[in-house]
Amino acid sequence: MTSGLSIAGVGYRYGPREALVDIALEVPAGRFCALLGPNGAGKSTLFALLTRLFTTPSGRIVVAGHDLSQAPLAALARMGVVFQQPTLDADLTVRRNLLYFAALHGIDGREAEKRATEALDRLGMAERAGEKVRALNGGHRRRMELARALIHRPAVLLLDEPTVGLDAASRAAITDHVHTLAADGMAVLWATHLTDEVRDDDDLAILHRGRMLAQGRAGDLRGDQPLREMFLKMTAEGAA
Ligand SMILES: Nc1ncnc2c1ncn2[C@@H]1O[C@H](COP(=O)(O)OP(=O)(O)OP(=O)(O)O)[C@@H](O)[C@H]1O
Repeated sequence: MTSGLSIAGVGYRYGPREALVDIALEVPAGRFCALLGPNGAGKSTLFALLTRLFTTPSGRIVVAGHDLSQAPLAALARMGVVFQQPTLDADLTVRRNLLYFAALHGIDGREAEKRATEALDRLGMAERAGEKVRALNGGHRRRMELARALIHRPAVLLLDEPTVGLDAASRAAITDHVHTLAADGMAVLWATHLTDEVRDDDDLAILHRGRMLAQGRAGDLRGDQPLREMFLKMTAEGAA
């Protein structure tokens, strides 16, 4: 039983096309795990399985001790997700969006107000609480997506390419913040195709054409070569 995320023997196919084959991954509480894969590796399919958009015909997914197929509500209640696509209502204010998502998790009244204020403070967004999401720049919208995903205090945080379209400063702010969340005890799975988002101390899982090619501490896996070089070699056409 783990308080983080545990994936074992998970597979998925779209008709005859195998999108994921026998995937196993452990993300313990307090760890940041980068799921690195080129386009088409299967990252989005894995996220669809983790969030129960799809159900897996094989294998087991456990979120904070809850089996996703046997106890989906308990498992999903312990999970926060930052999707690739925006999930905020652009016509509502920043604060109203957070209160709305809190209500979806059964949190309302003073507790919801408190959590929204906390989330906005933590992400440096307090003075924007009354603005409509439509008025925010891309970096602030991403921070809001993150605040939304954290409102119910999940044990496991999933992020699907959360820095797409952001400038360097916004990318760094989000990446740093999520590392802090992991250091504070959350289990984080961060899907990306960008090697420069991975730190040596992170756990790293490399996914390519639906298979796990390598797993371990990022610094150990790359050895003396830059991660980018190793990743490109490993996932080059014809490789593996
Ligand atoms: N609805 C679908 N029908 C058939 N094949 C699909 C479908 N969705 C994805 N695939 C295929 O499954 C494989 C994995 O796709 P997936 O979208 O999970 O990869 P990804 O790593 O998220 O890539 P990207 O970064 O481009 O989103 C790819 O070969 C893709 O073409």
